Amino acid sequence: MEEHSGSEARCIRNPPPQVKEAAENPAIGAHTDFGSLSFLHNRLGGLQVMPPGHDEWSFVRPIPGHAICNVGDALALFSGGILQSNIHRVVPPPGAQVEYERWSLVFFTRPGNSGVLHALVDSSPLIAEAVKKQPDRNFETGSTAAAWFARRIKNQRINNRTGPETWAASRGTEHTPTVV
Ligand SMILES: O=C(O)CCC(=O)C(=O)O
Ligand SMILES: [Fe+2]
Repeated sequence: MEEHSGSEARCIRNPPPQVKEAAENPAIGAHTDFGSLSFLHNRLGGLQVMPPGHDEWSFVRPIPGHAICNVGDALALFSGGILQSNIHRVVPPPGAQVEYERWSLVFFTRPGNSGVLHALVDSSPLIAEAVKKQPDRNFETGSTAAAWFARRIKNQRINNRTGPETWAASRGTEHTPTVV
């Protein structure tokens, strides 16, 4: 714990949709998280994931007393793509839950600001092997965590998101072979 990082805790409140048609609209558009691991604490449903290789959304059911853990893009990079960051979004809660306000408490862990994001090939033969097998992907971002997060946050702005499938506009790790 020697330096600052972009780690943050966030408390998110989504009021129930005002009109019925809004029930399909995402409250948080499709994206991958930027950091290492995210820990989500939800009481109501509404979180959906699209796992790699799938083209449909699935609800993630909150389990009382448990957190939902997302792998973020920095961890995907560190691991040479062995761990994948998942695309997810938040829609109004399903069924009768739609009547209620949805609260979510999230803790995002992120690497220290000055660290340069790259695959940890010198720390793990498994990661070195994985990187070798993906010559078309760039795991050497040349970017510090601080610069990387600044760019990702800028790209996440609502103006860049014209629909639920425009998650690519936020430049997550999976929409293109290069991650930089
Ligand atoms: O509210 C949730 O369940 C997820 C929120 C989320 O994905 C985020 O803030 O990055
Ligand atoms: Fe997220």
